[in-house]
Amino acid sequence: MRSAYEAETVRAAERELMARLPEGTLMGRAAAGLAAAAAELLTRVYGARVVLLVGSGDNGGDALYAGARLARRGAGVTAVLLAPERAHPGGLTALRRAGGRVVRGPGGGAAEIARADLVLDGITGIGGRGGLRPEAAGLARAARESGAVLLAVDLPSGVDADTGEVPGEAFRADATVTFGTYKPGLLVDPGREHAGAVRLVEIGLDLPEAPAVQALQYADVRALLPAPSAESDKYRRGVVGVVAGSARYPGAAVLAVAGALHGGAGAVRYVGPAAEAVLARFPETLVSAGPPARAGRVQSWVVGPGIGENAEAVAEILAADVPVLVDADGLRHAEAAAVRARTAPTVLTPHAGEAAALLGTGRAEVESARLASVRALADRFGATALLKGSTTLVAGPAGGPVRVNPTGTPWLATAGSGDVLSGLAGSLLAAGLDGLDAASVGAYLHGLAGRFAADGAPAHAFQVAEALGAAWRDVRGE
Ligand SMILES: NC(=O)C1=CN([C@@H]2O[C@H](COP(=O)(O)OP(=O)(O)OC[C@H]3O[C@@H](n4cnc5c(N)ncnc54)[C@H](OP(=O)(O)O)[C@@H]3O)[C@@H](O)[C@H]2O)[C@@H](O)CC1
Ligand SMILES: [K+]
Repeated sequence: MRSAYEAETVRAAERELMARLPEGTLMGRAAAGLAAAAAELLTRVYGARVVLLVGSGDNGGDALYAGARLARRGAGVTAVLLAPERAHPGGLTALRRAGGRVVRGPGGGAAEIARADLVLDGITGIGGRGGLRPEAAGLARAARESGAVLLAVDLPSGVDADTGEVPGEAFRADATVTFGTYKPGLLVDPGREHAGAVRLVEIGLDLPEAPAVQALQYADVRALLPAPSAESDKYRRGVVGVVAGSARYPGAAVLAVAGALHGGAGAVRYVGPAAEAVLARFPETLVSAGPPARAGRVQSWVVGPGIGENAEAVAEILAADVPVLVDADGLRHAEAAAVRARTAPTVLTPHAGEAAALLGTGRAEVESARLASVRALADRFGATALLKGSTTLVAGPAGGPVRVNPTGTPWLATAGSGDVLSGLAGSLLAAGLDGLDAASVGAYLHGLAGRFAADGAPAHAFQVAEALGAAWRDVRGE
């Protein structure tokens, strides 16, 4: 599991550790890791032109000490100081002793930045507040225009460490070296896309059990995947019921069933007006025409994709005492009170627009505050909320760490791909995973399948469903 902690937690762990170590040890560890990463990016350190953008806090101190290390290895290092009187004194002395140059920014340093091979962003780290101030923003722009490799120290300046929000201008890095732990802002968009490739440098922090944000890794997903045993029958593996599609949109039903068939349940029941289209593609589906309550036994329901105005079906499904996943059209008909009243798990899977409607806000507000939005949804509905997007987020009903999906790909932004995810995650619910696990494992497999299906070229939703088998095998290491 990859874990990310908020700035306050990091500071508390830092205080605790610093009390036991000689002064400067932590910054020394940070700077050593940073310099090593910088050297790798440069390939040849001797003779390389390195510029440090140095703010007034310890983030600038890290940059200065790392710059000193690079200068000792023969790099030409120039520090541009945003607040010359407040720049880290120890770091400045170290850099000067190593032969580095210091210029007063933000006016100075333009020529050095333009000719740089590598720029280190030490403007702000976890102490930054709001977007970059105008002087700092000017330097960040100059760095971007220079064509140098851009390396952020701890966090791209201007990105909110705790949320990934980017309230104004921010540094856009090719890579980020972060210290002690990941920060939520490095994993959640729009912060994540400012960070580039992230490398973690351990500095020995002792962190609490529950992080703010976590990302499943292969081994976590492998451990969570349902595996049939010798005595499994279809009910033990789980039966998932799918209420999707309409005369107008039969395709949504086919895609949701395709996802469900790949989710590990023992059987899929389909209820709705698209039975013919579903059977034509998947003869193994158990179809019925009556109301969901008479469809036979299921261990979970998926309701919503392509159902249009069928609010009745949603109300009926929400009244069932099995896990329920509500997606797409179904979300418009899901009353918060009805969802809250349920005792079995509920999973809601909106994209940003649908989440905005559920929260009574705008799409842009959801996109710019994804972490807060997914938490608010889970809280308001007392349910697991999965917010789709470039970094899909999953929040559980009881608070706790939010899961961010690491396998997403822009290729997944294609019509019908969400229908596949709803069937898949619903099937994982039927197989016995709880809401948070079903949604986050579903998102993980779905992202992998999207990558496999696309493989560098556009893929459509049905291909994503078909690639789910390969995603399972990949995760299981087969
Ligand atoms: N914790 C740890 O374990 C370790 C932490 N370490 C390092 O320390 C870093 C945290 O250092 P920190 O606390 O000194 O804060 P930091 O991020 O440098 O920024 C504060 C300064 O920025 C300024 N400023 C604020 N907003 C701004 C804006 N929008 N635009 C422009 N400027 C802005 C603000 O100025 P002021 O508001 O005071 O005028 C203030 O002076 C951490 O990220 C890591 O790199 C490592 O060395 C090892 C272990
Ligand atoms: K930074």
